[in-house]
Amino acid sequence: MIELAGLTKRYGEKLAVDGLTFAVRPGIVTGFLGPNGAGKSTTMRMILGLDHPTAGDVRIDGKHYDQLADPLTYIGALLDAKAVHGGRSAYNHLLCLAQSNGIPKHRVGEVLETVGLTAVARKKAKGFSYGMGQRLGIAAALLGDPRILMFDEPVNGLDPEGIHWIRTLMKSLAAQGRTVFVSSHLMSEMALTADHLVVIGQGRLLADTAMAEFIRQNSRSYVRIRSPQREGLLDVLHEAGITVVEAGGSALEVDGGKAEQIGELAARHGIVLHELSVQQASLEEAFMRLTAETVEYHAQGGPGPAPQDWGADWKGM
Ligand SMILES: Nc1ncnc2c1ncn2[C@@H]1O[C@H](COP(=O)(O)OP(=O)(O)OP(=O)(O)O)[C@@H](O)[C@H]1O
Repeated sequence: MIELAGLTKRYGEKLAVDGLTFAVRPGIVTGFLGPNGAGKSTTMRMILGLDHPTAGDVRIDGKHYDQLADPLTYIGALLDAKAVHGGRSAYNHLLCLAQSNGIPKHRVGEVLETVGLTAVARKKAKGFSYGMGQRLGIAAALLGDPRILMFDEPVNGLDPEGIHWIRTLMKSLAAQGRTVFVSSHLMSEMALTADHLVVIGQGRLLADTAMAEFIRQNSRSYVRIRSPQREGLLDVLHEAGITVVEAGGSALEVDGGKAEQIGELAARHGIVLHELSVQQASLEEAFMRLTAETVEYHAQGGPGPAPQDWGADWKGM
């Protein structure tokens, strides 16, 4: 378990992490989400004792990182896959790590096997592709057989096969009862991987919730309708007590899954429909709305959808 209590980091004027309090629990994959610059890497660096908090506290199984006797056997991390001595072979890189951390030599062969690098184990790491570098970084994280694993943006720059492999690996590590904490700025990727979500923006906690709950609250479904007899249709729907919202162009929207009811009403009143489709708002959209106010660097064209209809659950968290 990783526990953060009021964790804060200031770089000069910049408050990179602002009073974060949450726990990362074993047996599940916890996704750590936030837009670029939200403070995810800084938080992870503080968990590993690589940066000192300005205020607050972070503990790994009740201890500070520097109090752990053999840290790699408690927590393994992939922070920067490029942090490898390129002149060394994958095998020698892992062997050096094992020897300097009191980890038995046989673990080197085991983790190379796990990440699928056995065939290239004697090749120099500088000739590795980006994906192979990521796998080597993950092998290093697994070396001490730790109960806690932390990955910073592990799927960045990977091809679909690599992404699928990492997703499966994280789930299996969690299924073994380990604590798995993984950062990303992609909601769509996390929706497929994580059981629990911690969302931050500008260093502050925005949400700490089960993925199923996030999906339940945010995967709004609605019916999109277009008709050349728009006014007639509006009257019919109004009479039936169905609330309609004007969408862009000539389209109308109705919340919930009322497509059959609307189709039958239109038929009964002889109203022609050009479209009657059930739509699902994406989780990516929900994530962007949640974090829109806190995004630091906007692309041209504005910050995207303004935060709206967020329930009280999201505010003041
Ligand atoms: N060493 C540093 N000195 C000054 N400012 C820093 C330093 N490290 C991070 N920051 C600032 O702190 C904020 C949080 O950065 P951080 O890298 O933790 O965000 P992130 O969520 O990991 O972003 P990304 O998804 O882009 O990696 C940013 O505004 C960043 O510019």
